[in-house]
Amino acid sequence: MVKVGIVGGTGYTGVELLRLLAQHPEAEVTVITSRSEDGVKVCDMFPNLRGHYDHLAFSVPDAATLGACDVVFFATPHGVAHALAGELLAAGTRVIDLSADFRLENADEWAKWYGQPHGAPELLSEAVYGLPEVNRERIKGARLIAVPGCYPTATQLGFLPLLEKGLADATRLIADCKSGVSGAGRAAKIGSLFTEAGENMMAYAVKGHRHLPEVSQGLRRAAKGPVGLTFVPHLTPMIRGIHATLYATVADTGIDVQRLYEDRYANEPFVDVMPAGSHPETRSVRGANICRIAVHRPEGGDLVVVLSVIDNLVKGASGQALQNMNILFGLDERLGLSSPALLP
Ligand SMILES: NC(=O)C1=CN([C@@H]2O[C@H](COP(=O)(O)OP(=O)(O)OC[C@H]3O[C@@H](n4cnc5c(N)ncnc54)[C@H](OP(=O)(O)O)[C@@H]3O)[C@@H](O)[C@H]2O)C=CC1
Ligand SMILES: CC(=O)N[C@@H](CCC(=O)OP(=O)(O)O)C(=O)O
Repeated sequence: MVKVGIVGGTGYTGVELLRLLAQHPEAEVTVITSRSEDGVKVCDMFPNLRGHYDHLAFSVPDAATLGACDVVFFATPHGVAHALAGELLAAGTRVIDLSADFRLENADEWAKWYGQPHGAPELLSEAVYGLPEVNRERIKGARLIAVPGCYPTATQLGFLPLLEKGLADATRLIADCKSGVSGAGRAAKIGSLFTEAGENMMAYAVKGHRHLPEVSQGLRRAAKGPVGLTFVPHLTPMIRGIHATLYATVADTGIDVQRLYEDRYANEPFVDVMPAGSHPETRSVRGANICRIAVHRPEGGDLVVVLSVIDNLVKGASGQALQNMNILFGLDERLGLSSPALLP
């Protein structure tokens, strides 16, 4: 059994990890942290988990206790993994970070977008960006994995097939993205109140969202050249879900984009290219570790429109983190991740 620790077990991505790991036959959660709920039993806090973690209680994060785990997930705000990852790696524990702490290669760029100095620049060279559809081989031998953000997962998976083959104008890409409210985390914020977010829709961070450098970094690598991306996120009155509508201009209007996407993701267990003419909706992935993609070529133009849909907490965070753990430990990549989506 893989011994698992979770730092930040009371947040939305932490409890989602618990939900997924409850069905994992080869992993056991041995440590779960929360500073505010120290001593409280997990199943008293989260009744959906009753019958699964009856003896597990939250504890204050402590490097010695966490260092006894085989792997530790950080489901914490930015900066927390910076402070603890080095000590855990030295103890031989693998680290899978769901925050953005190790996603950007450049520490100065991270500091600019996250508004604080990078706390562990010495670890950046060994961090592996945990997008299995791109980095599966590197993930296998990694000690430190940076799990992609939710918008970056949907956006990169949607654009990659076109950019890798040099078929789209990489300097004029548009990502029009919508998120459910759980994407903002569980902490109380005015913008997440039912009265503010319900029956409402709002673009935000239009001048520049912190996921822009992360997505651009991945797309540059795919395109092997400069990238120009306009990325506008929106908050929508859903609990879970990311819906990315992606626009790319193609030079060759004769390419079979449906075939291109089907071939690119043919062997990917968690990317589903929909049949031609389909329209995925966010509820079609709710609770499942799937990125569902539909490709369209509107008549007469040179635009390709890609719809890329994920559950922000599953393929957009905790599911993808678990997918990384499976790859890292040489397990079947689908363990704990094979249940179909909820509907409605
Ligand atoms: N929500 C989403 O859809 C996605 C989130 N992410 C990223 O995953 C991470 C977690 O997000 P989410 O679950 O939404 O966050 P939440 O705000 O819901 O939860 C944060 C958790 O971290 C703990 N925590 C907070 N501060 C510290 C600290 N200084 N030291 C140790 N523990 C701390 C909290 O518990 P306590 O304060 O009791 O210790 C809590 O359990 C974030 O970096 C987020 O950006 C990534 C993809 C998607
Ligand atoms: C709706 C909402 O507020 N979403 C979050 C993104 C959540 C996420 O995935 O971001 P990180 O993992 O990079 O923190 C936001 O826009 O800040």
